[in-house]
Amino acid sequence: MFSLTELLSASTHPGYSRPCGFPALLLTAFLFCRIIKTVVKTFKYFFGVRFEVKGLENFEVEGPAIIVSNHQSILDMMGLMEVLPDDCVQVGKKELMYAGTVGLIIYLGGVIFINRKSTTSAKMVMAEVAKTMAADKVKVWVYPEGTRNCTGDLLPFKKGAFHLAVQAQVPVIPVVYSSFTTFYNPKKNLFTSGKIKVEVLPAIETKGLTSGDVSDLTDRCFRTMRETLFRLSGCPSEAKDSS
Ligand SMILES: CCCCCCCC/C=C\CCCCCCCC(=O)SCCNC(=O)CCNC(=O)[C@H](O)C(C)(C)COP(=O)(O)OP(=O)(O)OC[C@H]1O[C@@H](n2cnc3c(N)ncnc32)[C@H](O)[C@@H]1OP(=O)(O)O
Ligand SMILES: CCCCCCCCCCCCCCCC(=O)OC[C@@H](O)COP(=O)(O)O
Repeated sequence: MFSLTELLSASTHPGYSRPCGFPALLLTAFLFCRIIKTVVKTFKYFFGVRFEVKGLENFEVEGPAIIVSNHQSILDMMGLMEVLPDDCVQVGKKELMYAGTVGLIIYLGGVIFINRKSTTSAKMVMAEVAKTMAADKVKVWVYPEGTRNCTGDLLPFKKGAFHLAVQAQVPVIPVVYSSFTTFYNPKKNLFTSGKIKVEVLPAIETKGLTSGDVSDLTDRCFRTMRETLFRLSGCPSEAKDSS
């Protein structure tokens, strides 16, 4: 069985697994993340973006968990760093790894790369993560929409994050960022100053759930997050429609 540390390298070089090295790479990743966090947390002052965070105490679950959140744009990287727990890695698309310096930074930051075009290989990587995340005591951050989406609503969720939670029998913690639509133009990548509300919701337990329950778990999370998104973005009527 791979440790997450090995997996981080295995996902980059298929067939190659690091001889030992635990926990060097994972600890390097956590250290690196702290540096990135410190640097990126200063960006908001230059960009004129403010964050209002609620519910941070919901991250204080004992041990590993899956964190799921909505993904609107590159601005989320700033929002991510506002709340990211210290013992957390993210799932990202493989293409990011090849993005030069940025790729190197996020590789060292411990991102688990998946190939979105191959469900089979993505599932294999995530099944390994499920096996090792408990041993490595890490939280894993997944964007269940699977892509950026700045429409003010959520895309239907992919199920990978929820399979992962059920396989590892760890709780799901939803995090919702209010809509950027009022101050951000994704096509031109332009934004004016604005406030982003962030809410960490209470953990949803998965103990005792099996793969047959994944669809329900996905739906439940989706509905809760959609209601929260509309509430935080100030459109309560739509929230009522969805429930
Ligand atoms: C200006 C500031 C700058 C600051 C800079 C800061 C520095 C930052 C530093 C460091 C931070 C780095 C941050 C990186 C961020 C990266 C973000 C991204 O890249 S987001 C894109 C990638 N993420 C995903 O795609 C999500 C994960 N995706 C999934 O989980 C999918 O489910 C996936 C890929 C596994 C499969 O996707 P499918 O498109 O095939 O769709 P499905 O419906 O989910 O699955 C198909 C069938 O397979 C089953 N299935 C899925 N996963 C399974 C599993 N694990 N086991 C068993 N069955 C599974 C499902 O149940 C479904 O079957 P049935 O329809 O229900 O019958
Ligand atoms: C140590 C010094 C730290 C300096 C920090 C600056 C480093 C810049 C790193 C930028 C990290 C960029 C991460 C990109 C995340 C992102 O937003 O990717 C898009 C995917 O999700 C979804 O892809 P798509 O399907 O194309 O929408």
